[in-house]
Amino acid sequence: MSSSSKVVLLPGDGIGPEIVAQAARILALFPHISTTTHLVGGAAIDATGSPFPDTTRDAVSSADAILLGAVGGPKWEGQAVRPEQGLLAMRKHLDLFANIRPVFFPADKCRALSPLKPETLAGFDKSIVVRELVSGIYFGARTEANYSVSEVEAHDQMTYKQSEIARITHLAAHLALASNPPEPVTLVDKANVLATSRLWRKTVTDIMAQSYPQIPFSTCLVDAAAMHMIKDPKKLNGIVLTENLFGDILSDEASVIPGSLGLMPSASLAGLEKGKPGLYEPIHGSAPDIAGQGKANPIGTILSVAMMFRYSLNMPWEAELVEEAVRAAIDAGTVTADLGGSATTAAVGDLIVTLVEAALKTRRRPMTICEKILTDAAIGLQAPGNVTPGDMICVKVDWTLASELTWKGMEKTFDQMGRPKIHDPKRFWLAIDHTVDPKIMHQRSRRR
Ligand SMILES: NC(=O)C1=CN([C@@H]2O[C@H](COP(=O)(O)OP(=O)(O)OC[C@H]3O[C@@H](n4cnc5c(N)ncnc54)[C@H](O)[C@@H]3O)[C@@H](O)[C@H]2O)C=CC1
Ligand SMILES: CC(C)CC(=O)C(=O)O
Repeated sequence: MSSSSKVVLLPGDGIGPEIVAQAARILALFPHISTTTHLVGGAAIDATGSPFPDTTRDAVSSADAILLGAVGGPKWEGQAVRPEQGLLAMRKHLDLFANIRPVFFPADKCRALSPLKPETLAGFDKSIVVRELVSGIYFGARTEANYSVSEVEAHDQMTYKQSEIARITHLAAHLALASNPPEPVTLVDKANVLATSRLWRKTVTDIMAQSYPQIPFSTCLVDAAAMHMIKDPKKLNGIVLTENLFGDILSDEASVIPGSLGLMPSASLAGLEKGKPGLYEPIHGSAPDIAGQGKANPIGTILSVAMMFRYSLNMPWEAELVEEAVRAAIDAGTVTADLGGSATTAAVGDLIVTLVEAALKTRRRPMTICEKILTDAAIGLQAPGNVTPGDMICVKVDWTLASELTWKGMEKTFDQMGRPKIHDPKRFWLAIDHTVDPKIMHQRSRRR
């Protein structure tokens, strides 16, 4: 868990503000997380004329994570500037090439809420749709229809570069390797028709064979995948790797499995390494048909916060608490109308927030191995048996280890402390040249 985290909230349009309000209450339980709210989509067009104004661009660029509701609605249809362009522009600006959309049962009760028969669901565990998000037909050249000619036509171009396919393949493989044994990876394409799909097929197949032979890998045409998703979803257990448009459609279809589009979270990342802002949003749209009525299911947005905790904020334990609270709320029958309940958006939020708050008060975050070692060596801890990030503690020193990299910092500290003696010179170990770049290791100067 980092010492402080900046989260940008983008409620957007339709039900967006209602569902983000509930998810923001979860974030507010953590004092080290600060939030600011900005405009995107139709709300931003109304206020500024742009669906992705500069102030929002600046805020998301310097955030640790972003939570979005949804954009779009009938109010802006037919206009030259559309709310959806704001979301596309933000994804491109932050290079959020990997959209991770897990399909699972947030509570066992969802198996009974699913319109699919129990025998169809048998064996289905979890699919993770890994959708390429910043290329393909959503970002290709486009010609709008010109209705003044006799044969009206429009055109959307789908282009993929091999490097774009390669980077998301590696990310999908890393997600597969997070499980032991690794999750199977299924590439979904339309290689029997589309040139871009044939490039996907060759690139992904080569990478999987050369770099990840330990991961079970198969391919499936998108039309067949759409059928398996409903008829025999266990065929898509594991990672479903696919391009932008297919991923958008298949993941909405997959929401039928747990029983509602309103349950489905997502993370959009610019890679799995930390340091670049991630965007978290439910997979559904702005649901204008139920906006403003307190009927929207906030769970997809709240589970997106759990994904944020895992992927961007280094808070895996807190993510589990949120997921447990969601499970308990569904098991208690506190659900919105899309899941057959009568609870309002706020009532679902109330229960989940109360459960997370109670868990934070009564349960202790498990310590990392480093924290356990420090706790063991600590003298006079304020909370005996526990250290948390940010604590200043005194420790019994057993061995002092230093290297040319840490020495500079230590020297500064020693200066501030008035150059104390090393407490036991016999138990002091200084490694010099401990990091040598393999590229220069052969050099004579390095071998002194
Ligand atoms: N990421 C985004 O911001 C997205 C925006 N959109 C935009 O949203 C607008 C509406 O699109 P639609 O096709 O109607 O798709 P939609 O996903 O907004 O709604 C489809 C159906 O699911 C229901 N639904 C969606 N979310 C729900 C929730 N949390 N709780 C309960 N029911 C929920 C809606 O009431 C509707 O019946 C369009 O302008 C579209 O472009 C669509 C998809 C994604
Ligand atoms: C509204 C679009 C910009 C995107 C979309 O449909 C989605 O990502 O779910």
